[in-house]
Amino acid sequence: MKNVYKSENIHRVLLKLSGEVLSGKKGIIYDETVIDSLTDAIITVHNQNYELGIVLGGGNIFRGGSWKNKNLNRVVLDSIGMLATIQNSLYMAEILISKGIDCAIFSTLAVDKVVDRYTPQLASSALEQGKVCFFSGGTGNPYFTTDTAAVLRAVELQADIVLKATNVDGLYSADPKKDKNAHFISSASFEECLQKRLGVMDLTAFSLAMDNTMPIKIFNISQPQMLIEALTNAETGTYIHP
Ligand SMILES: Nc1ncnc2c1ncn2[C@@H]1O[C@H](COP(=O)(O)OP(=O)(O)OP(=O)(O)O)[C@@H](O)[C@H]1O
Ligand SMILES: O=c1ccn([C@@H]2O[C@H](COP(=O)(O)O)[C@@H](O)[C@H]2O)c(=O)[nH]1
Repeated sequence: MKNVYKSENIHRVLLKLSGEVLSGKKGIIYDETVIDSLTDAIITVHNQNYELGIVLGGGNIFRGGSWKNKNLNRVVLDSIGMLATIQNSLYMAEILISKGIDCAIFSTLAVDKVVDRYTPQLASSALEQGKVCFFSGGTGNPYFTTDTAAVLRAVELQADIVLKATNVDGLYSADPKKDKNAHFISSASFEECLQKRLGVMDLTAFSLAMDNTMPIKIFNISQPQMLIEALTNAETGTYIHP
């Protein structure tokens, strides 16, 4: 059944981590304690032989679309946001490398002295070699988000699932931070999410996933050990299916 999460079918995983997760509760760019636990959680997944690609957001450094000064050029602001995702990927990969994990960092934007340019062929081969791969620079285009970049990379690299790590337990009937009557939804179809405009992910990301039958699992990363839990336990988080 396509609407039931089956962990045994999962091998190649695309993890989307919001940039803000890296800040922890301190509101600084990088909370070392949080990043230490997050990288340990990533290593646990890696050690269980999953192929792991990671798209990091940039919200701990800069978000173009919500920048307060609307007189500035959105395209430039979005470039700053995309560059922020490269910085986050470099930092997270460096911590993983210091813990003995082989990583590859790719970027959709040319920053050639710093990271390799993304191509699906290079990325797929690095995943097959067991490297933890970071896909930075978002989609490489303004007016998009890293949620959409995560789904795009997952589709292109034929991942089995997008795991979206966030700060709520999964999908709710309304934003749980704004509506105290919002109830948790354990599984939903893409159509339902789009029709009801459920805002845990942007609609572009949802529709790209729907058009390409790419399932998504949304889960809470406030406790980093939930990462392996979300992968292996059907009951954890929300499964969004075709
Ligand atoms: N129906 C909904 N179910 C669950 N969360 C929702 C819903 N609608 C809105 N949200 C909000 O979506 C947020 C999760 O999205 P996400 O983790 O992408 O945050 P973000 O601030 O957009 O980060 P980033 O853009 O860096 O990925 C939650 O904090 C929650 O408040
Ligand atoms: O494809 C993309 C992805 C991101 N951006 C810009 O980067 C920031 C940070 O990404 P988040 O997904 O919000 O964490 C985003 O606000 C955009 O300004 C982009 O332009 N294109």
